[in-house]
Amino acid sequence: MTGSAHSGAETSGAESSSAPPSSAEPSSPAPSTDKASSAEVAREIAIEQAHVDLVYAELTKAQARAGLIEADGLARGRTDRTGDVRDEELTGLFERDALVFNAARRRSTLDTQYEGLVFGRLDLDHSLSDASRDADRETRYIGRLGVRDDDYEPLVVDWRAPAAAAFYRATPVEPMDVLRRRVLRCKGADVVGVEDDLMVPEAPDDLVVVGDGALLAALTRSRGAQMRDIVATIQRHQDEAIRASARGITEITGGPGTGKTVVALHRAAYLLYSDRRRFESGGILVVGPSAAYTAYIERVLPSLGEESVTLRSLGDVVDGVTATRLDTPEVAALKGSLRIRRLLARAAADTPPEAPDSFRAFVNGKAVRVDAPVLDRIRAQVLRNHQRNLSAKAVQSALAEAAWSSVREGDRAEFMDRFEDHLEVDAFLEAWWPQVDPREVLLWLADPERVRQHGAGVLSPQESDLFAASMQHALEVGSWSAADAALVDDLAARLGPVQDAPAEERGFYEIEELDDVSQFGVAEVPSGVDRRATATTGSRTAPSDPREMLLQGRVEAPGEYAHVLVDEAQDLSPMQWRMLGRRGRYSSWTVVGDAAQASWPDAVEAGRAREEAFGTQERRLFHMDTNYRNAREIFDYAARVVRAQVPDADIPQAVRETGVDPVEVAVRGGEWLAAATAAVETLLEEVEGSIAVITPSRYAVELAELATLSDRVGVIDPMSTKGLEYDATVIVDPDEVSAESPGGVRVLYVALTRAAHRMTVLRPA
Ligand SMILES: Nc1ncnc2c1ncn2[C@@H]1O[C@H](COP(=O)(O)OP(=O)(O)OP(=O)(O)O)[C@@H](O)[C@H]1O
Repeated sequence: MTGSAHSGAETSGAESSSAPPSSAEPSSPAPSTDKASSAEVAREIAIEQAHVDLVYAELTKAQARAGLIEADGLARGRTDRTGDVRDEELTGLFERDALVFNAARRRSTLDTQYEGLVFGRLDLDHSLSDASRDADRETRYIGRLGVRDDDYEPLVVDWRAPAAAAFYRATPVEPMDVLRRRVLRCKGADVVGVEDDLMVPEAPDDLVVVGDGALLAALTRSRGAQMRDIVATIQRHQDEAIRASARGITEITGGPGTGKTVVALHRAAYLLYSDRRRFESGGILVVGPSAAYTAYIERVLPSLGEESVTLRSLGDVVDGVTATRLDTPEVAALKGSLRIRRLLARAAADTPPEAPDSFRAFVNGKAVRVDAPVLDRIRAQVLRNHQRNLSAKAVQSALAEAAWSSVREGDRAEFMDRFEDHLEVDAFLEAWWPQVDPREVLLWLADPERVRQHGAGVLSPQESDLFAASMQHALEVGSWSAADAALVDDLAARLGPVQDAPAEERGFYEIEELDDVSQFGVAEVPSGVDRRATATTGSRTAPSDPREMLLQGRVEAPGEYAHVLVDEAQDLSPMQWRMLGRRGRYSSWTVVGDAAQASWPDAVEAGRAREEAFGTQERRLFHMDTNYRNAREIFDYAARVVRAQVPDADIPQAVRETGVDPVEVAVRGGEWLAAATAAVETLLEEVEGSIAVITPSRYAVELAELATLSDRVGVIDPMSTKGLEYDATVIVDPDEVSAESPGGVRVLYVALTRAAHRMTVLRPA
């Protein structure tokens, strides 16, 4: 039978897998055929196996050739990032060899880690689009990589090639010459099943049609710890977003579970394929909300044969800052809003704690004195024209001028010469105007006095104290919060890059003596400790002092990318938009989000910062309206909750039914642990994959032990579930989930839309 009829407990509601799921697409007539017998299925599998064997045989030959090529030293084209060969760099190879060479090198990774190198087949009849022609049949296989045989005939077409487009775009209404679309299910090199969709009302006699539809099969299976690619079942409307122009801003919007993330990731793979030179050398940056999210999606691009994408969570975008925690919503809101820039600007222009407030010395026999007001003036003047870390020379001359003004006796030139070489001047500048690491400046703001002073007119006294307390907390625990990364980035842009101290010139005799002391069994030890150098480059062993932990690594100037892909964009604070904007000044963007799931309270301010990051580039919008994740029963429940408070929420249509409604449990007497344990135990019986207990912070400690029930169970806070999904969830005290977050019901909506198959909701009785 065709994919339009499904058997089993789970059924497809709104659409058949043979029809494109978008409601924008016309619904298709359901072609009817007889169900294939098991003998026919076995025969079809054997046919496909024969082709897959051919592909693997070609790859084995190619692998041998690749070995020879490498032995010949022809692998000059290896890129250091992926170890792969760039096609265009392999001038000594025929294109076929280059393609196959790549394929051979990637094959082992793809085979061992992912499903099916070859996953699709199209049976085409080119006379369909041209009635004047006789039947003109072609069989085309689609896979993760392109492979050709010795005669340069394609054995497999890369899923991103134009010749593969019909695999994703053909519908019974617009068949694009496709008679039958077949998805091959493989385990390594073995074909274990096939699923067909017929694009014409009647299958020609020689085409057997098998299976219940690949899409439903994919949606019904249980969820593991990581997202899978959807390369075999991309739907037409998704394909349009994936293959959209690489230029400008591509926005992908849609409600929960509509495939926005997975589509965006396939788009990244497509961009690399369509313009490898531009996107591999320029780089693609993929940014998501949390480290849990990046861990969840990190396999998708490698499974598509692409390794050269930079994947970062928002707290991890700035080199030298690795955020491991979230601030309270109140503090995060403060740190994310643009007014914090005034505080940072003032802090960046300040002197370090314990810097001297006046300069005194004897220069050229004269007592020189520069007092605080003059020093302040110098500071302001220099910073008007220079970034602080690049202004050592300017500040030194300004100080020399001020010193001369305080003396005005004798020869000016001689005074200036002496001043420049004066050891006390060096020592003073080292203390008063050192190179400053942006992270250190942020840590200066652990001092409540300093924050109140710089925050005057910008932050209320309470807000100032809250900010200072959060920096004190960082100093106590030795870790940054996600919101801190954008602040460090802002400060780095103000201060300029930290300059390395010039290497000390060594005298001739020293070089003779010191070079290669190791031959005498002596390890060379630096004679003086450069405080900044140790702070920024980090020590070899992991530091245990919290301050050193915060200052590990080095804050580099932001890398610029050819393409920036932002997921869960509705949650970015204005400061985070600015942080990404610095990395995407010359890039095109793919931006993915759903306003109804927003946890950032000020959408207007974030919108402005986002517009600034994008500039005036052309825009295109793709809207996804089919929910592939949640069973309809679960999504209906979630939709009711969000609609009550967000009437304009973008509500998609769920395509799958389980016949099982979410279970509501009234918890008496605060027995949350007992109730959650019972719920998890039931769900462990009901689903095969992952289960999340999503709890507000109030019960987090009490419920943590649930994770010991099974390695399939995790306990997680609502915010951290952004972008993730599970087979089943237990939602603890939904009203408290809304109450504890400034995102309110929107964050609850996120929590309620994480489960694919089962959901239990615990409420106080
Ligand atoms: N064409 C498809 N074939 C198979 N599975 C699909 C397809 N499209 C989406 N899915 C699955 O649907 C689920 C939801 O996708 P995804 O996480 O990308 O949605 P999302 O719109 O980003 O969700 P949210 O906004 O809730 O985070 C995933 O398991 C994904 O693999």
